[in-house]
Amino acid sequence: MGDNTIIRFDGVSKRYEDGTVVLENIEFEVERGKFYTLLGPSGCGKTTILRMIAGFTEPTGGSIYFNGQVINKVPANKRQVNTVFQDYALFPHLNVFENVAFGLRIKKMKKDAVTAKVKEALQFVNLEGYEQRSISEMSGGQKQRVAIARALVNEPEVLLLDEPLSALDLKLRTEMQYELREIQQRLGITFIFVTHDQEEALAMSDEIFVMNKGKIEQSGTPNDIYDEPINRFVADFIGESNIVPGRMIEDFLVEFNGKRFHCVDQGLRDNESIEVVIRPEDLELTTVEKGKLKVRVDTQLFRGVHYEISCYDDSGHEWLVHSTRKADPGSEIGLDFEPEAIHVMRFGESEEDFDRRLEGYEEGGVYAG
Ligand SMILES: Nc1ncnc2c1ncn2[C@@H]1O[C@H](COP(=O)(O)OP(=O)(O)OP(=O)(O)O)[C@@H](O)[C@H]1O
Repeated sequence: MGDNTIIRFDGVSKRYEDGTVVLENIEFEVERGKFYTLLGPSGCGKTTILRMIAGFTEPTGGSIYFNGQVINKVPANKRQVNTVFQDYALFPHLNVFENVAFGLRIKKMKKDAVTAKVKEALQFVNLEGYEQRSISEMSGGQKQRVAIARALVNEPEVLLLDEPLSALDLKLRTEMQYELREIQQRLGITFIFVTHDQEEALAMSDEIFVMNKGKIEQSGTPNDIYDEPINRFVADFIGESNIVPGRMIEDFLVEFNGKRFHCVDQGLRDNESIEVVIRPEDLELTTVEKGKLKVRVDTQLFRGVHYEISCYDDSGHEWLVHSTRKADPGSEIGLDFEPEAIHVMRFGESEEDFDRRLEGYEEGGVYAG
């Protein structure tokens, strides 16, 4: 475990009394001062992980370490952790000041110190002057900030945020994404953020854990996960993807759509069945003659920054293209792509093997043309 590690999950699992297994053998490390996101569909176990870190629920197997100590049985109020909940869980009958002061009063902190700390926390989230306002007079974004101030006033080492932006409209949500990221960087403490929104996760995080059905499918930086998804689930969950079945002929040569293409992948078995991912923005529109794939344009939607073009190949497989150029529905066109745009995914590959394989690419050089 590195010096900078603050939290470690070692083979953690959670089984409820009714037999439901919610988490299975979860392993990860969280470093001090970084922004982490747990990303996955509803019910995959994200909140359960947060609740375990906060001390609201205990694992049924494995150990949770905090600063090197096992904390499985440490009560919530003895942990250096605070949570910002989805519905903020503010006290509606108390004003802003008293909401933020609540934790300090419980700790029996002196009055002057409480006033100073609350003031500082409210300044931090740009709410100075709102002390006497009632919670019911605050907007969604302001309530959000009160909830953050209330958590920060306790000076936690780790702040847990459970879908804190989901109640906000799109514009405010985007603003708060910037603000949260900025608060985290100014404070330099660890944030663990839960969301099922992939764009939010990509925009805010240093590290993302992509979860599915009680397991972590892949962990890495937003770039790693977007550019090199480990499997179909991750490729599909993180943005739109074209995923087709294929075969690895040999190192640097892959077959799909009945044709062979140069790629940068190596270290797989010759003739191994695989799946290929190509991101819509990595496909270029060209003429049928110049294209590596021949497709017929079906629909075209204007998305502001690009057109989203849906095409079909001869076998009826859909290809999505993001392009700043237009394509006429009904026309036959070609699609071109670079060898680097092809990402080869093995079936059932573990994260360890996957990481090792990709490291090999960097060391072993790439297909040279
Ligand atoms: N007390 C309980 N007894 C049995 N099953 C439970 C209990 N609490 C939660 N679960 C189940 O655990 C699974 C994971 O729940 P969890 O809240 O961690 O998921 P999540 O990924 O946070 O989902 P969401 O995004 O919807 O909040 C769900 O299938 C849920 O039904």
